[in-house]
Amino acid sequence: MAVFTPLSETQVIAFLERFDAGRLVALDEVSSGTENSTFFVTTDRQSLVLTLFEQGESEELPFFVELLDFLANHELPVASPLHDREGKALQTLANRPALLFPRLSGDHPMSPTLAQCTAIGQLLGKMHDLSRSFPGSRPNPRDLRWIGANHPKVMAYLSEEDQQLMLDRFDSLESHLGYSSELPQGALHGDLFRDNAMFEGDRLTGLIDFYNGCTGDLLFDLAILVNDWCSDENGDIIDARYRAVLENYMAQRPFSEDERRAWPKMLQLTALRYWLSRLLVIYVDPPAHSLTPKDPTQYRDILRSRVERGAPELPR
Ligand SMILES: Nc1ncnc2c1ncn2[C@@H]1O[C@H](COP(=O)(O)OP(=O)(O)O)[C@@H](O)[C@H]1O
Ligand SMILES: N[C@@H](CCOP(=O)(O)O)C(=O)O
Repeated sequence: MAVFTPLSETQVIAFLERFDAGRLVALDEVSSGTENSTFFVTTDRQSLVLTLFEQGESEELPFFVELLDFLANHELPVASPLHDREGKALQTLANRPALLFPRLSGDHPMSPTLAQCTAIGQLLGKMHDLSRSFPGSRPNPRDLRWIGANHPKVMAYLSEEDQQLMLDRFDSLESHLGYSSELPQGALHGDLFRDNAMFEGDRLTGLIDFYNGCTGDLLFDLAILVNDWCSDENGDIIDARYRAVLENYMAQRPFSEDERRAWPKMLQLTALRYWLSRLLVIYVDPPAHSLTPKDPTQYRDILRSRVERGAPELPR
């Protein structure tokens, strides 16, 4: 179940009149979404995606639109929202905030090839190089402070061994990374998992789902990507993918010495962030809609692997 607010064709025909986007040919509900209501909208001119926001994050939406407009204006392949005849992107439909996007072609790279890892590394490096001059600001909502405030809520649901792992890691990250960062800053995607990228074969058609977008340590974004794209089923690094992502990222945005030192801890921090967010979804704050929750133990294992087996140094 992924459409929480159904729409009729009549509603969508009237909605499309606000844009210069053509006339409705087909309206289909998208079943794979997890948080918002998503529809594929085909007009006589183009393929579009209509998203209705269900989670009450509407005050954040102007930031996401500003970031997507910025990246699209710099010709990065992102699905950035269409603007209506008055120049407005953010709409209201069925009493929900709504955005209309171009539909990117292709599929999510669930088992990425080295060419796909090369392409995503290159694109994130290019995006970060540009996003250092992005003027907007939205502090990272899933940083170490957030982990500190939220990890006590899940302790009761963990085995003794997992409690120890979580507490030890939080303490270690707090003392090594701390709360004020000297690392290069900019705008982040904030959730660049494989299911937020689209490929046709080895060609990257674009990025979607910027709703974790924020500003902060660029390295945080890269570590999220590496943990998802470059880990095997035990949580260990897949070396060839790791090198393909990082070497191509670095060709666009070289690393600072501070980033090189922080890297092993940043991989741990982002693994802990997803272990915790997945636990919170299951035990503390389940969504109103029934969903198949993502497995927290996958990120516990990634964290354990980064602690016990580390990761190769960033390439030079
Ligand atoms: N611009 C787009 N182009 C192509 N497919 C898209 C686009 N936006 C969303 N989708 C598809 O719809 C699915 C659900 O969208 P998403 O915004 O990720 O919803 P949710 O936040 O509810 O998970 C995505 O996994 C993707 O397959
Ligand atoms: N990609 C995430 C889902 C989105 O994370 P959230 O913190 O915004 O809920 C995952 O795989 O857990």
